[in-house]
Amino acid sequence: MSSFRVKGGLKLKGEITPQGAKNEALQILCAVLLTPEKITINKIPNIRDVNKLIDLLSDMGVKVDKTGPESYTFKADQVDLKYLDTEDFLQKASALRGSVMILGPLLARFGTGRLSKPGGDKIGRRRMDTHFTGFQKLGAEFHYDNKREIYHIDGKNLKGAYMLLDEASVTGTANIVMAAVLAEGKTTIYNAACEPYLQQLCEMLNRMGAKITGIGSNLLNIEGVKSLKGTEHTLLPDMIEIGSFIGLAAMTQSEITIKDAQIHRLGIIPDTFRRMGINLEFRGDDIYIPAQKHYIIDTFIDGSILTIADAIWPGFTPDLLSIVLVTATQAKGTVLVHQKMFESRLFFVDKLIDMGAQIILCDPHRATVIGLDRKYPLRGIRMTSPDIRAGVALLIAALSAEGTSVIDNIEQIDRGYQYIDQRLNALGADIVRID
Ligand SMILES: CC(=O)N[C@H]1[C@@H](OP(=O)(O)OP(=O)(O)OC[C@H]2O[C@@H](n3ccc(=O)[nH]c3=O)[C@H](O)[C@@H]2O)O[C@H](CO)[C@@H](O)[C@@H]1O
Ligand SMILES: C=C(OP(=O)(O)O)C(=O)O
Repeated sequence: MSSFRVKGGLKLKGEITPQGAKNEALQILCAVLLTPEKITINKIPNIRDVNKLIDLLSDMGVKVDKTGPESYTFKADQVDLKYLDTEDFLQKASALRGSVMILGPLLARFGTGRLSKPGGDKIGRRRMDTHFTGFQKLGAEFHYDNKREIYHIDGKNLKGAYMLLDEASVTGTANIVMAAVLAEGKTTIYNAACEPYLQQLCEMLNRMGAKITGIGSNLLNIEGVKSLKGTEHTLLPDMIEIGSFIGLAAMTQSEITIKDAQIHRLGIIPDTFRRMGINLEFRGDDIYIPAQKHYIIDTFIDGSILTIADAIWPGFTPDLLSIVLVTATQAKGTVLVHQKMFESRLFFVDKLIDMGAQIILCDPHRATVIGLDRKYPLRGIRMTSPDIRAGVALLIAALSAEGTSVIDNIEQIDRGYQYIDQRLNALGADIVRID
């Protein structure tokens, strides 16, 4: 288990370029299984989850070539289906959440898929019913081996169908779309998730020859095709990294420019940070955040306490609520952070309270943060990172705190943030990785 030793209280300054989006990468990488032709992907971040998925694809027989610092080609012309029955596969696949999205492509192209319970953050129940109900609607058979905790999905001749998803699951929608593109006839998916990750996936599939309409909405129509061809795809900048850098700049009174942010794809994210009183300036496609001594949390129009809650896209992504929460601790004003989707994602607030933050954890889903307006800086402490986004929230807290902090279990952070210590040190931070 590695740790970060972080010297707090330093102001950072400079430019930072966001990595390619982790959650988009996981979908796009799974889609390479849909064609025997070559697929080139650019802006692939060098992070644990993505690297694990690339290794898994390679173990499955996909030819993988690193063609540039952030570019790879993939050719799935000889997928080894027998490998799916090995313990090695089941173990490696369950090491990350994103691996679940190999099921849709495997089913579509080879009529069969296997998976052990996928990993990912332990942030509450993370059911997969939507994925399997969708596959069943396309005519696949689903079987769960309770003893070995393995999901089996089989179905040779998938047929397009109408489906109203029971929830707008991000990975569930991606999985069903990837199964439906090669099914016979028309599939309609209502209550589809429509995050930029999914828009990107659908656009890539269309370039491969798929026929998907309704991209960016919650109603997708898919006309099945017989086969798909190769393409080239470039990942969007990671919107969660961008939000994390905005929070970091505000907390540490730093002047930071986030380069090439593709602002028009960020949805409600910039305005949500603005409601927390953070000044953001759009300069072309860069986001400039000036050093700010004070930032004052807005209230609702009637003067009542602001609530920031997650919602499915185009609502505010749950993956940035931990960042909002930590950023509020040094703002002036009060905010209620309401994490509606996940049950155990706010449990890191005890660490912030230990550091001196004023937070009331109302229940597992809601925390009220009373901003200190920098009257009392947070204190450096030793803490453990429970999940990827809480990990970065704690890193931001440590960078703003008085004294030195140690953050253990930074493998969680490495899951989703590329060279974060080196990139922040280049802006003037003092983060030491202890292995
Ligand atoms: C690898 C990947 O891409 N992971 C992301 C993906 O996870 P993932 O695809 O696993 O998450 P889902 O979208 O399936 O669901 C997230 C949570 O929200 C709940 N839910 C979802 C939709 C809905 O309409 N109502 C509802 O309550 C689900 O029950 C679940 O608890 O999407 C999540 C939600 O944006 C993000 O936090 C994860 O970072
Ligand atoms: C929860 C997340 O990741 P995963 O779904 O991979 O656990 C996340 O990216 O914030």
